[in-house]
Amino acid sequence: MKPVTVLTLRDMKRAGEKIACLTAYDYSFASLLDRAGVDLVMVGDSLGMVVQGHESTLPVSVAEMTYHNACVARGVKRALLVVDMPFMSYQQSREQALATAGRLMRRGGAHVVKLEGGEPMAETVHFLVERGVPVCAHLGLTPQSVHQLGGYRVQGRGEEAAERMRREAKILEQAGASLIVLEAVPAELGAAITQDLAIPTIGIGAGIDCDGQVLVLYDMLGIYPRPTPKFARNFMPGSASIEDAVKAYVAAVKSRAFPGPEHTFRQA
Ligand SMILES: Nc1nc(=O)c2c([nH]1)NC[C@@H]1CN(c3ccc(C(=O)N[C@@H](CCC(=O)O)C(=O)O)cc3)CN21
Ligand SMILES: CC(C)C(=O)C(=O)O
Ligand SMILES: [Mg+2]
Repeated sequence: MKPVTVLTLRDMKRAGEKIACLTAYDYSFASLLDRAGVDLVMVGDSLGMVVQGHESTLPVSVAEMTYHNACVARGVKRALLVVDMPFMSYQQSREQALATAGRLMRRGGAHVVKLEGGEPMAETVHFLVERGVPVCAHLGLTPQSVHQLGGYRVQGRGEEAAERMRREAKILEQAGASLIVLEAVPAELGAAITQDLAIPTIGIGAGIDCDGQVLVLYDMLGIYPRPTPKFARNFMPGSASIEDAVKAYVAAVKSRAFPGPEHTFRQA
């Protein structure tokens, strides 16, 4: 049972093996995901919505992310552990980002920190990477900007927006990002960015051609009480247990059975 690293994921991309990711927020689920073969466990700031019941991810604090990350870290033996830096814990300056990343890695046990944003974040990505902090970037629908985006909407539709996102993805890779999450973008754009980059892309509503897929755990278990995005699939029907559902998700990602056309946005 070799632990997954950022280099493993790069090799998986090169070999065409799909990367299966899910979010987790506590020890028991993290342990179950790790056993079920999930490659990458993400402690998402989505916890503000699915664990805390807020209307957005904005209220989540660094202390809360550190606490949940530490709980998850005790359950993860094999998977790569990625943590979200929450709203306004990294945007102020590269020094602020480094301090937040240090806390999440030292006290939370994260392997990689994730931040939202394109070209304006490239300098911060470079600053962290040069100081030994692996970074996952996040483009497309960036939920911390929900009030600027005017809601949870598909991003990168139209040639101009698509070209801009391709350019930003390349800039983030050049800045040293190890991974990039693409959220709610047309499948054509997810495919183009995946081809453009040597680092793996992890899609959530970004089409079948991304190097990996991620879902919010409670969406794929069908227990989030609010409406879920179109790209989410509930894996509980037909599964005998939660562990079975997670195994079915991993198998569906690896075999390219998920996402299907019904979970996919198109350019036109
Ligand atoms: N439970 C949960 N699951 C998530 O995936 C998730 C959260 N919460 N909270 C933070 C964001 C918000 N998410 C969302 C929500 C909706 C769409 C979405 O695509 N909504 C419409 C399309 C709207 C439009 O483009 O006009 C849809 O068809 O589903 C996408 C991402 C993803 N993230
Ligand atoms: C789903 C992933 C990409 C995320 O950012 C979150 O859960 O907060
Ligand atoms: Mg997030």
